[in-house]
Amino acid sequence: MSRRFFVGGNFKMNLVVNSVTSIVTNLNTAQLDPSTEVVIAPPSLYLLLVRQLADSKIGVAAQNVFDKPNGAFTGELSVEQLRDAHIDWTIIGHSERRVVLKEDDDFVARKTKAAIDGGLSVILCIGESLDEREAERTIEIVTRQLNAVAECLSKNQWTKVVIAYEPIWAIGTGKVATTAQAQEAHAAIRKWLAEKISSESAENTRVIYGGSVSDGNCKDLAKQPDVDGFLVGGASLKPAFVDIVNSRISPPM
Ligand SMILES: O=C(CO)COP(=O)(O)O
Repeated sequence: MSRRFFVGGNFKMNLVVNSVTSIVTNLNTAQLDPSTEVVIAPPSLYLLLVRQLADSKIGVAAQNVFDKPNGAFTGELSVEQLRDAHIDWTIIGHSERRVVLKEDDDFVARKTKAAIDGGLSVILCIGESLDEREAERTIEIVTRQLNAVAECLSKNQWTKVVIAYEPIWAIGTGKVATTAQAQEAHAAIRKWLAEKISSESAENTRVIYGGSVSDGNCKDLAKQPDVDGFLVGGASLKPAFVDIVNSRISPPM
């Protein structure tokens, strides 16, 4: 399989200078599976610090970016500003922004386009609520979220996107999707890529899982053929993150 395994750590609105420094310092010295791409997303206040502290093999992502190039947009960061700070990635469309900050599909799509046009790679988050899953609307919802982005991007830009399937009911709840639930959703997303974008993007675009990933459940999830990695919240703040990065290698005897 040609897709490189990807593990992202979304620190969300956690940590202060001391704790972010010790997490990054620990990651720098940890033995990380070199075949896994590791990207960490600290709060925006610490992006410069983390980029300076982190080993060059660790990527750094913003948790969000705005769709306009500059101007009177209090509190926002532009793609150019991230690039200027040597930040190569951004998360877009996290459910906490969709739900709490009322970001809709079109806004998420515009931001994804601005980010990729400006040279960033994007971790695009999609996923259904518990009500939607119970109504068996999972595929409909993620397809709607993806279609909005597909209207903005050209087909060859999908290789710059990592799709993070994060069922809202699994985020921060300790209620992880079963391996079968994750594989089913990921396979549907890959089918969507093949049908709507191209066979090349179905082959190369990574689809990662997020939602209560831990050192205890990551190995089984990582064995699923369409799970290309993880987006980790709570466990990315703990030593367990290293085990999740290394989920495809056996522990030393
Ligand atoms: O939202 C997430 C990653 O973006 C997942 O969070 P948890 O791993 O804390 O459930």
